[in-house]
Amino acid sequence: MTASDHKASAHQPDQMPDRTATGGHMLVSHRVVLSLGSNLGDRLDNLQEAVDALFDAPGLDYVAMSPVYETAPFAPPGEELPEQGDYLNIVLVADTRLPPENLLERVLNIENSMRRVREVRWGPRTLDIDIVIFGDVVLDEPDLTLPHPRAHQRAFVLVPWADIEPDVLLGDHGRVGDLAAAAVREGGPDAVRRRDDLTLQPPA
Ligand SMILES: Nc1ncnc2c1ncn2[C@@H]1O[C@H](COP(=O)(O)OP(=O)(O)OP(=O)(O)O)[C@@H](O)[C@H]1O
Ligand SMILES: Nc1nc2c(c(=O)[nH]1)N=C(CO)CN2
Repeated sequence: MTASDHKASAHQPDQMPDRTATGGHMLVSHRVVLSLGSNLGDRLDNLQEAVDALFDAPGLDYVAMSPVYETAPFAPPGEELPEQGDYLNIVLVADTRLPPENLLERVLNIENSMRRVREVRWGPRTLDIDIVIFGDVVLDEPDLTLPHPRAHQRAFVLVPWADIEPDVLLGDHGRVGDLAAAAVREGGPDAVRRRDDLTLQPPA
C-alpha cells in the first residue's frame, strides 16, 4: 500500500467491529495521519522523542514522515494569540489496528510524559499531537472528533502533509494539495517555511 492509498472503509461508531476478542485491537487496519508541533524547549528534540514514543508500542506501523517546517503560531480569526515563538511542525502517516480511542490515549500519554506545558488556549507548548484523520472514520465524541475539525484550515498541517500525500482527500473539504495551496494564499508564504537543514530520524 502506498502512503496515498486511503482505502480504509468508513465506519460509523455503531458499526465498529467487535473488539472484545482482539485484546483492544481492531480486525481492520486504518491509515492515520498525525500532526505534531512544538514551540517550547528543544523543539526538534521534542518532535524526535514523540516520533520514537509513538511507535515504541505495538499497534502503530510507520508509513511516512513529512519534512520539518517552521511555522508562525496560528489561531483562528477572532481568537487571541498569546506572544510565543514559532513552531516546528511535521506530519506522520501510519497504519494502525488500534481503535481510535486507544490511539488517542497513546497520544495523550506521550504529551503528558513529555511534561507538556500549555497553560492557555492557543498558547505555547512543548508538544502537541493531533489525530488529523483515522481512515475514513467520522466521530463526534466529547474527547475525540474525526477528522480533526480545524485541520482543513491549518497551513501548518496541510503544507507538510501535501509534501507526502497531496492527492488524499480530507473529509468533505477536498484534496490536501489544494487545501494547502489555499491555506498558503490565506496566510502568506512566510507563515510556513520548510527547514531542510533540520532532519528527524524515522522510528527505529
Ligand atoms: N482529532 C483529535 N486529535 C487529538 N485530540 C483531540 C481530537 N479531537 C478531540 N481531541 C481532544 O482535544 C483535547 C484537547 O486538545 P489540545 O489541548 O491539544 O487542543 P489544542 O491543541 O489547544 O487545540 P486543537 O484541538 O485545535 O489543536 C484532547 O484532550 C482530546 O481529547
Ligand atoms: N504554527 C502552529 N500554530 C499552532 C499549532 C501548531 O502546531 N503550529 N498548534 C495549535 C494547537 O493545536 C495552535 N496553533
